[in-house]
Amino acid sequence: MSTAKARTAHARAILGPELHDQLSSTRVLLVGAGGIGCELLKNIVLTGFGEITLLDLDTIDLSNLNRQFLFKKKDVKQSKALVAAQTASGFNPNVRIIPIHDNIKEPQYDIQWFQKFDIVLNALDNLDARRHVNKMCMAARVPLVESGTAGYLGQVQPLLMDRTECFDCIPKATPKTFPVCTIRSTPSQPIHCIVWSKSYLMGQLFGEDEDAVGELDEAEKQGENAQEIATLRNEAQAFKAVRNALRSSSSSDAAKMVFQKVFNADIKNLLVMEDMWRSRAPPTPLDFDTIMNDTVIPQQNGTATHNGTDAVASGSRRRSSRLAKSSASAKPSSPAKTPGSAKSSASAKPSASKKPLASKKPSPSKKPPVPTTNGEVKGAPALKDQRELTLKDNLELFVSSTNRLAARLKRGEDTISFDKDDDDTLDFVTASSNLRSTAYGIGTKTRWEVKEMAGNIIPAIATTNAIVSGLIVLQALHLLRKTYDKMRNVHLQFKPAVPLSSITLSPPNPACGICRDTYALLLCDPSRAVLGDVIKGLLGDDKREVSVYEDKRVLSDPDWDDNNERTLESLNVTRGKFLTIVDEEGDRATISVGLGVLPPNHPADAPSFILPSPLPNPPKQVKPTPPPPETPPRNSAKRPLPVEDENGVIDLEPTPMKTKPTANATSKKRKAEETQSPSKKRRLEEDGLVLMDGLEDGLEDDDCIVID
Ligand SMILES: Nc1ncnc2c1ncn2[C@@H]1O[C@H](COP(=O)(O)OP(=O)(O)OP(=O)(O)O)[C@@H](O)[C@H]1O
Ligand SMILES: [Zn+2]
Repeated sequence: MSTAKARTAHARAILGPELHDQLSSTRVLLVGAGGIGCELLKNIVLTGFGEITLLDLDTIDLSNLNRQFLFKKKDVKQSKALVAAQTASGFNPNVRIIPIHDNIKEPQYDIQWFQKFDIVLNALDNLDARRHVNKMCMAARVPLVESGTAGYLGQVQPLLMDRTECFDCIPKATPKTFPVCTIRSTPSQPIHCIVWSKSYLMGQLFGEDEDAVGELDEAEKQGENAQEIATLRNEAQAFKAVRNALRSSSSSDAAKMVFQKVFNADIKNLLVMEDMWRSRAPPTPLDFDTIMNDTVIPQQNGTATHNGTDAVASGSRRRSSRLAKSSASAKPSSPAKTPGSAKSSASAKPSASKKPLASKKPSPSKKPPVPTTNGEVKGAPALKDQRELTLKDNLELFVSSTNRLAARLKRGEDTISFDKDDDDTLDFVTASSNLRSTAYGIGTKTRWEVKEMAGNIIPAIATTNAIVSGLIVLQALHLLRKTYDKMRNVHLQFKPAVPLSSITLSPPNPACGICRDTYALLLCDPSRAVLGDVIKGLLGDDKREVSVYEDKRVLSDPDWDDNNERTLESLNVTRGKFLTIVDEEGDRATISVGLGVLPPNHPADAPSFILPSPLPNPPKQVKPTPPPPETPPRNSAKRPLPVEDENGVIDLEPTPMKTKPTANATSKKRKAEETQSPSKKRRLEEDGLVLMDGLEDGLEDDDCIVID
């Protein structure tokens, strides 16, 4: 058998010649060339897909190499799409892979662009991009296979407009947010300090020059303590001086200045508000020189107290006595003897209830290392990153990382934000969150733990990606064959006896704001097309009252037509965006009009837009009936036990539906959202004030997979 025949013999035998031949001309878009993307690209090339467009916005990172096997060390910093395409092209000489190094959300990837593909495969890692691709596929009516992995868990879901649920039919678990005051003034857990450091402090020092008052305005509106908000406002204003110091070439003491501001002055300001500390332990301001000179003693719970009355504000003195009382009943652990601790205890003369701060001292909650017979220290961390840091270690790390980041600013970097793979930012977040934790009497974390928590890291497991990628191909084949009844929503679960479960697909959720819209394509020149004309044209003879939106922005409604004479471009409604036309009475479904470009041969003096033909004709909406009882939890004990089929695959019931508000209510809700600044909401979602629920929560849930 020739090499070419041998290469395809198995795939051809399994798929049958008809489907196998079809694959060679099937145009597939693969979005994402990361963990799943690399596996999937290999699979589709070897299955026989012949025309693959591979798109990814990222470059290769060293940390990708353990599982993204299409990349080698020499490829680090190169485009993922380009390198993956190059490597995978070698697996089959008949494949044509078109790599695109770009963000899928760019406007040129509009409805017309998506319509070029027979199928889209998602291998993404974030909700925002997934939702975007879902909407584009619904609008373009292109089948999509959505997928995700989280540790040992995975999910694959085939999606097809009008036939199955779309990605947005079922609301996704909302990320957990922390109240701004918990982050900014009353943290009680290490994660609060980590979020403060990566999302607030880093932004204030190294990010864009914005005064972080928006959040405070919002917090005040929501009834937070006005005096506390006023103090936080002053604190934000005072960042200007340290920001300048970090950027001025003469300031060698900038790190100390930052330290004194955030860990001393700001904390002292908060302590003035005695009311705040009546029911909670007040923080202790830290003093730079005292820590550097090793004259700091920790409280029983790990809180640092300065040995010297002037360094401690009155609030923390009250707390010290309270803590000393409670520690009297606790069994004291013997401090580790190190040169550092000997020095500090000698100079600090701590009282009996206080221990000197020992360098390399394990945190009170952790057992000290135990030497084993072969001389190894059992429980001692093998890696530098897993070492407990003392207060002085943290201060030194804070100074060095602040200096490194300041040097980068001086070398011309405009802004620096947290990136778990950027050592300077990780060091800074580790040190500053630990310093804050110490000031607030919270346990500290190792660099390793901070990386995991700040980076929202769930370990990526190559085998999970490989299994999920195989399942994606199977579901894609069902879509291409149009064997829709065989399609399944498949879950990879942490049950060794039954690793896979499959759910029969649900029809679209009638309340879905994405796949129940009536989509249309408007080819236009936004610099000439005028909003009022476009809407009139799209509605034709239909004279009903409508409101018009772009995303969450209201552009017009029945009582407000100020924008009707304006061009779409002046309203920032351009290629790739959608005009949403909502029926005021809620009688008709919403029309979503995607903007595309006029054909190249469209004469310059011809009309500025080409209407879709036929015009969109949204179906009548069924008025909602009263909402059914709440959907029971997926892992409810009352649910009948699933039964395995002959392949060991479990068939679960389709996901229950949720009801939707009327279009009128939707419209009102959108208007309400509009008034509360959508960009602010988005910013909150994008920055670290928004975190996913604890990893364990996601991983223990049997049927529900957290895809991100
Ligand atoms: N909007 C987008 N446009 C194009 N590609 C995207 C977009 N959002 C995410 N991606 C890509 O999706 C891929 C997801 O892969 P994966 O989950 O393995 O992430 P990773 O960044 O490679 O790994 P890690 O996050 O663990 O470092 C990444 O390569 C990422 O660049
Ligand atoms: Zn939907």
